[in-house]
Amino acid sequence: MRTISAAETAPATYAWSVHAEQLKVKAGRHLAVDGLDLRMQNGVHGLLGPNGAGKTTLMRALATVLRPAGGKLTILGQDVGGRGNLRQARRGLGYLPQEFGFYPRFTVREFVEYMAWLKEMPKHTIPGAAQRAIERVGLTTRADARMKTLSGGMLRRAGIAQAIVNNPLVLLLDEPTVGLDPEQRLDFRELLRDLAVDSCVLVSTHLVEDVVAACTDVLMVNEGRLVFQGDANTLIDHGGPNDAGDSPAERGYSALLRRARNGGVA
Ligand SMILES: Nc1ncnc2c1ncn2[C@@H]1O[C@H](COP(=O)(O)OP(=O)(O)OP(=O)(O)O)[C@@H](O)[C@H]1O
Repeated sequence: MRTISAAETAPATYAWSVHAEQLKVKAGRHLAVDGLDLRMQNGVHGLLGPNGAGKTTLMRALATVLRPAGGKLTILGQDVGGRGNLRQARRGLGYLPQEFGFYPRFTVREFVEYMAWLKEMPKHTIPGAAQRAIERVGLTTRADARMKTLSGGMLRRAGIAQAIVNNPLVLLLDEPTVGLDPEQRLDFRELLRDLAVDSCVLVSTHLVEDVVAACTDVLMVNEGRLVFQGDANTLIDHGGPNDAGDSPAERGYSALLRRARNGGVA
């Protein structure tokens, strides 16, 4: 059973878990997110887009790692680009970056507990919360193994465990399935569905099939803008027999990308 986090005891007075209006975010000097509008509630949202589209930059802004350069960004009711309470928003956030740092000599349990402590979880709740997070990602038998002894896929799962340890209301996962074997990818889809019952989950990936299988909502970005938001069937409906791809969803993705690159013309 899911425990209640501190963020959840605060009254929810917002319509959207994530609300971006004309959001602009810089990556270095480059305006990588350039006038993006987005609204998300609970559910699994799959974030697609070509290399360099701005997915990681968007994730970093939603995780409050990067401050917006323009527009408005509200997370869990807090205006994180302006005068909102950043700490309160962060308590309700979970984030798996594409690359994450860790002390190689830490065990998985120590790593997850340390991240829980950084998230300012009450001390007495940390061991139990870490244990549950480790179980949910299927790492129970490796809980006391050192991080440096894990395979790439196991490391990714440890990263997911730290992201979910505080039962976040908004969970941001940047390419979480990289390195997972097929069985783990199926288990991960189950976990996503489970998490999304009472949280807003955003998953970036290049695997269009994962999005179709696991996501209730598909988002597509190109050149820093949202060019599509809809369900998987709508994505598929955009594809035609002449579009590139090995599956209906990949053909839908190709068609939408072509349309975006042509300035909205199919
Ligand atoms: N530190 C930086 N300095 C300058 N430009 C950057 C920096 N980081 C990213 N960019 C540029 O910003 C744009 C968006 O990058 P971002 O990493 O957000 O894309 P992405 O959609 O996540 O790509 P990928 O699918 O390859 O991970 C790209 O054109 C990239 O070259």
